[in-house]
Amino acid sequence: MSSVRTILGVTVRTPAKVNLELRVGPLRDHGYHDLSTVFHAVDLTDNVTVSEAGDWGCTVVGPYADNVPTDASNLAVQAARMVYERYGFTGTAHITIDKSIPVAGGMAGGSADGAAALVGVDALLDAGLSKQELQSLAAELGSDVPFALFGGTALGSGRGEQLAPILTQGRTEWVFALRHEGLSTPAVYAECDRLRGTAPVSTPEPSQSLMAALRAGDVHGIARCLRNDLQDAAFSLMPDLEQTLDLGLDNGALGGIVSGSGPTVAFLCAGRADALELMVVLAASKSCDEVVRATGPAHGAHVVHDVRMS
Ligand SMILES: C[C@@](CO)(OP(=O)(O)O)[C@H](O)COP(=O)(O)OP(=O)(O)OC[C@H]1O[C@@H](n2ccc(N)nc2=O)[C@H](O)[C@@H]1O
Ligand SMILES: Nc1ncnc2c1ncn2[C@@H]1O[C@H](COP(=O)(O)OP(=O)(O)O)[C@@H](O)[C@H]1O
Repeated sequence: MSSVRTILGVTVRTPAKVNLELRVGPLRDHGYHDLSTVFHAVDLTDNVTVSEAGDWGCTVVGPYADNVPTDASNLAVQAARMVYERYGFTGTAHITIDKSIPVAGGMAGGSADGAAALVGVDALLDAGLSKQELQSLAAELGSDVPFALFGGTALGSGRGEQLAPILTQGRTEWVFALRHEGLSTPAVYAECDRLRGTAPVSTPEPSQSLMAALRAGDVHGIARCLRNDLQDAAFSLMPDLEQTLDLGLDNGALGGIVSGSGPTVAFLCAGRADALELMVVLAASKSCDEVVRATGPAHGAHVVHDVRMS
């Protein structure tokens, strides 16, 4: 009888995010700023496959593969190793990332892959980790990682890792104006501090108008409430972004905002037709390197294939 070695692999789909609101409070002694943020997951996704392997390894494929590290600094590798080590599993795994989330764009693609690897390893090893255990490992990996597990729309506080779900109705239509050159998250926070100087910074609180608009599915209301306290810092480091934002607002977007620490500029549109028209204008303008469309809210990291490869 021929014996065929079966390799187990689990594929997890994981979403990008846009911060509908990002209020940045004071810098604390631990090096992070207090935040009040409304995370919104969109269906621009990476697929992360975790497979049994003889050694640790990572392969990245897809449109944005070039800018992603494949060594131990990759957040998905860190996440996978963390589960093996913390829970005493022997063995090693190979991570394959099919990357469709822009890199260093303020859309938390690395965090999304970290969350996906946690879910993938949990399934592969049949580890049975609770939601709380996964959330706690995620928070150790990075401030944005817990939200990628959560998905949907959620209020983030602390450094962004403490989450509460927000009730929403309806769907959102987005156009994202991308840049090939990324912005470093720590550099943007540091620029925000520099611009603020010594002025006192108040404790950040969520906007009740945004909560009401989300509850009602009022896309015009959501558009009016978009706010990002890191936007001026992103403009300061990459001044062209302001023109990209103005161009979108002049061409049919209901609202626009720099996504997280940038440099992606996110435009909220009334519907699909408006989104497609805006994509054409932005692509023709050369005020960005690439334009993509997505809708929200999207699911958090979840298993899409339980693959058996022989
Ligand atoms: C700005 C945001 C908005 O959602 O997203 P991105 O634009 O990066 O996607 C996040 O706050 C990014 O979260 P994340 O990318 O997970 O950051 P971490 O790895 O935890 O921290 C990287 C660095 O960012 C700064 N940082 C991060 C979070 C926070 N609340 N205050 C901070 O000052 C710190 O300098 C920290 O060393
Ligand atoms: N799996 C990953 N995917 C993308 N970037 C990663 C990954 N793991 C580590 N990184 C590093 O994280 C940095 C930030 O990437 P990313 O999470 O895409 O952006 P942002 O922090 O702007 O949301 C990248 O420049 C890269 O060096």
